[in-house]
Amino acid sequence: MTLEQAKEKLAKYGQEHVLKYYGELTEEEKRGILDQIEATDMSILEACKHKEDLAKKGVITPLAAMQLDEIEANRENFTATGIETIRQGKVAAVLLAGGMGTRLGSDNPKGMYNVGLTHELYIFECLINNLLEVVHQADAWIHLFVMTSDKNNDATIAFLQEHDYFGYKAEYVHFFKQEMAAATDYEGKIYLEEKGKLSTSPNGNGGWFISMKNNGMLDIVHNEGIEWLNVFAVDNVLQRIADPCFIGATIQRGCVVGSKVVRKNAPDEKVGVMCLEDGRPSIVEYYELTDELMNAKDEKGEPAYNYGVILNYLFKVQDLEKIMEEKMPLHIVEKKIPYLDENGEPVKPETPNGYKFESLVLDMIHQMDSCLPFEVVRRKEFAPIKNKTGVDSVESARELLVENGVVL
Ligand SMILES: CC(=O)N[C@H]1[C@@H](OP(=O)(O)O)O[C@H](CO)[C@@H](O)[C@@H]1O
Repeated sequence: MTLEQAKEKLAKYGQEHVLKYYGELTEEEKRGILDQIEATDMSILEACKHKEDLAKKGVITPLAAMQLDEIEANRENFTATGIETIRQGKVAAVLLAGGMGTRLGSDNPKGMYNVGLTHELYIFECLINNLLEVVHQADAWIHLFVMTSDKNNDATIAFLQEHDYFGYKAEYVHFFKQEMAAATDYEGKIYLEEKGKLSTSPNGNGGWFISMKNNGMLDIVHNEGIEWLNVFAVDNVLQRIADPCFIGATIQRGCVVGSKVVRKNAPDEKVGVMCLEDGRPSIVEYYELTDELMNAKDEKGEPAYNYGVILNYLFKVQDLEKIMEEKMPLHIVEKKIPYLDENGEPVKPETPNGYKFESLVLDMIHQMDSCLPFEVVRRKEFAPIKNKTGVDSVESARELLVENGVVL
């Protein structure tokens, strides 16, 4: 993009200020900021002007999950279907790993965090070990797509190569980067992180499929005949990936999405809840859950919205392709964003000072015609590492890993 074109785009969105220091930049920095301006979707910035409308939901009603007793009664049958589907090469896994270990006190990609005590055991390693169990069970390799971001792509690739992909077959591992979105102040003006750099952050986990497309991953999906994608988060070290029973249950129920869920352990647990919205499957994220929904009871007196998602979804590729062109809802999140003050000095704020714009994978569920919430045993499959200590932490995950026979 030329300087003229950049100015034109910026003027359209009232963002001319980001070129304030352009005259002081080196040729390389000039190229860098023009590229960034070209790549940034600025139309989304308008969203903060009508912020109140964004989180509006339709009519929410409960959605029953397939519960443990039903799953147990059909385990063999579901598993056989799942194994068969994996053997036919129709299932791949997608690891969402664009994030950093910042909250764990690390500057590395989150997956590089070592949870071991007497030996090294990295988050990536735990996940690959879990997937390898299915590879051995099915006696077939499963393609693993790894989504990184600008912030951690090179480090992630180097780390996994150095460790020989923890025993995974290199030809079956594919990396792609998620897109970045600009961060703004409360007036919707993009912050500068440096004189020649807009402040950006990964655009949320909802962009994963578009990013796969933009990075040529769908060619692999099509050439290999992959029909199902199991998307999962980097932070849950216990989850089963490409779980044959889950795959079989989703297929046998004729659903185009499966979503692993746990029974919530408290009404205010920080997990998205499965529900119907205007009669279609949907998820209300925890920070948008109203008190009314949180405390609603069913006719048996049980919590009506009792199933929380663990961020492990199985999507049918064909249906993902149908919704690809549809606009995803935007979520505006208040964050602490490092920026340059009026004098061009860098500031690291202590309190939130602006917005980041994200689309969320859970909104894709509502775009789909059917979804099977599939219950899993919390202590066997849900050990998310969000913090260093306390709830959902390195400490709590270690306890659960040991309980499940993993040597730390
Ligand atoms: C946008 C998104 O996918 N949010 C997920 C994700 O939330 P966090 O904010 O990363 O804790 O993980 C939760 C499970 O650990 C899940 O319940 C929730 O819905």
